[in-house]
Amino acid sequence: MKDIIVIKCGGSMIDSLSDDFYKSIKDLKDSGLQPVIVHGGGPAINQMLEELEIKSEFNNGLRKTTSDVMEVVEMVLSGSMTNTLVRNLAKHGLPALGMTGFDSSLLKAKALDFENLGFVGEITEVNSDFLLNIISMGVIPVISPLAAGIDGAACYNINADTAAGAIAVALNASKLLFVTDVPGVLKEKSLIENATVPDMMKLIDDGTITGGMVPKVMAAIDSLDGGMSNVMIVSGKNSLLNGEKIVGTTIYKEMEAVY
Ligand SMILES: Nc1ncnc2c1ncn2[C@@H]1O[C@H](COP(=O)(O)OP(=O)(O)O)[C@@H](O)[C@H]1O
Ligand SMILES: CC(=O)N[C@@H](CCC(=O)OP(=O)(O)O)C(=O)O
Repeated sequence: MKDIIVIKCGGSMIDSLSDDFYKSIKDLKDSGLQPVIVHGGGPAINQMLEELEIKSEFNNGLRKTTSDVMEVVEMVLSGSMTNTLVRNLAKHGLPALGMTGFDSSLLKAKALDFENLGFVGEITEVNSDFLLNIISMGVIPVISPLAAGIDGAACYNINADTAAGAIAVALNASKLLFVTDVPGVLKEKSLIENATVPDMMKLIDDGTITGGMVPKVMAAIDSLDGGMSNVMIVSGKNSLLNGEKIVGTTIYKEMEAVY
């Protein structure tokens, strides 16, 4: 099996991912990496909830998911978000297959904290064999962050950064990229190219890293704990590549790995 690259596309970018972004996925695939895509959809879920006048609140970056909210989350994540990516990948010569995390029990989960967060799941298992079979056909899996409940719940809502991290670790991926609407982690508007976990924790503590960047960095740290050697946060506005190098912020566990 070729080296796997897990690419998480944030909801902030799905509709505006550039042609150059898709071309760079083709270049990465042609260079021998096998892409797996996990996507979010936070902004589209917010918009649909607003239109339906369903209240939604976040708790430490996680959406409190009542059963009414879950219906909308499921509809948005497994619908237009996945379809947009699959269609655009096909347009760039990349065959892709959209699936929810509960298809074929790809992701299994239990409630993280039902009292405070409702149907937000904590992943308990990733069906790697299923994904590896799809990958072996040369097809790119495009996965929405929903999971099958192991505790009687039909479906759980998983933060997409967390889902991507768990999938990358389970597949023993060689790369994990979080694609978002900024060039990486910024400090005073400058890109931080390399950083360690303690550097990142300091930037969260001093308020440099806030909002949606916090769950992304925390998912990156969990993936490093799970065995990834480095994790990147990158922009989807341009090509992922500058020459053969992926551009963005690379987070390493240890200082020695940076130098
Ligand atoms: N230090 C930082 N560097 C870069 N972006 C940051 C930082 N702190 C907070 N952010 C915010 O994080 C956002 C990305 O997170 P989010 O909107 O959740 O994206 P996505 O939908 O791609 O997961 C950026 O658009 C930016 O507003
Ligand atoms: C539990 C939880 O918060 N789930 C997220 C799933 C989508 C997501 O994570 O989308 P982004 O990557 O665009 O933020 C949500 O309901 O918004």
